[in-house]
Amino acid sequence: MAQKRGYDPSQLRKYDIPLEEIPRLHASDPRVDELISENKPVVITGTDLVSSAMLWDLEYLERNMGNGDYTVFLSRNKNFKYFDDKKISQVAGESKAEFTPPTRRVDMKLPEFSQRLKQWKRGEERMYLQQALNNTVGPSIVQDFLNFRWEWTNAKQKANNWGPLTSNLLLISMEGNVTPCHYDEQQNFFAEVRGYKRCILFPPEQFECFYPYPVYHPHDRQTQVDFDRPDYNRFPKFREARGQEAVVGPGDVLYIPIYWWHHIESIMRGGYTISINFWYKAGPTGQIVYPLQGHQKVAIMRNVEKMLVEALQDPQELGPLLRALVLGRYT
Ligand SMILES: CC1(C)c2ccccc2-c2ccc(C[C@@H](CC(=O)O)C(=O)C(=O)O)cc21
Ligand SMILES: [Zn+2]
Repeated sequence: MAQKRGYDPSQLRKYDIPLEEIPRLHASDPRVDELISENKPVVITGTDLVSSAMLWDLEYLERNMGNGDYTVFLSRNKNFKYFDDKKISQVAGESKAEFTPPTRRVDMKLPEFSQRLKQWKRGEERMYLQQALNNTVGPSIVQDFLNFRWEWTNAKQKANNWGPLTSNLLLISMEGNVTPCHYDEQQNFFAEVRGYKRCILFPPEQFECFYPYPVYHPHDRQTQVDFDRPDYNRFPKFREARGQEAVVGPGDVLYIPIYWWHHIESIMRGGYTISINFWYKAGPTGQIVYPLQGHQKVAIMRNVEKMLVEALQDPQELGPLLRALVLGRYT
């Protein structure tokens, strides 16, 4: 029944993708460590990782987040597609004009964000607050942050030989917002504080199903496929995508392994959501073992693209050269 889950399936968007369930295990279950060590996703319950933040809601944050400016992304539709504005200059000549960022970034005080969220009307720009948790966010928030269960996540970081924690993002999303499918080059403990987020993950081995933008493109690491209206003529292998799904709620931690594709949506009619992610750099490569794993081939392809763009200078020459290299020779 819906009460047990806290949401109703009608609050999840419909996609033409076969989905299986991501395992949901208690922190004390030894299979949790097995899955993390195998770079496989798992929803971990009962970690208390961010229990000190469970009292966070907009009112509490307004009172305690100080008067600082926070990064808010605005979008004319439900999608919040990451883009790297440092790469806009690299988009080849004429298409620079073509690249119109789908979202724009503004600085906003928290009371204003809270006000605009409460008064939001259909048709208005959607908002997504994304702010690195640091010492500018006010003393009691810093206290809550210091009271995260660091020994739990530090132990996982150590046991799996991950690199250093690079950042914790505080994420406050409006209901219905979608972060389109992309991968990150970091290990991620994704902690849900308030509301429900539906996450669809795909392993790096399915790289060929997602046709990511070129590495030099502002949308590097994002799929070109529109999940709502997939263009199967341009992206035929998208039909072969097979997803793993989890809906995370307050207190849940989803392990999103490095290089795994993930689509994340704040469920519709579920109110605003609050999440905190813990991004860790990859650990040292260590001994290379053959056959190579999917994520290692993704890293190799990224390096080849970067080297070729550097060598050719004009990204438009990259396609013809790669086709000359492969067609009729390696096909
Ligand atoms: C969409 C948004 C706000 C954004 C805009 C511009 C640049 C970066 C980002 C960015 C980065 C991370 C997230 C959190 C999460 C997705 C989610 O929870 O929605 C996720 O993908 C992860 O934790 O890896 C969300 C965003
Ligand atoms: Zn991500």
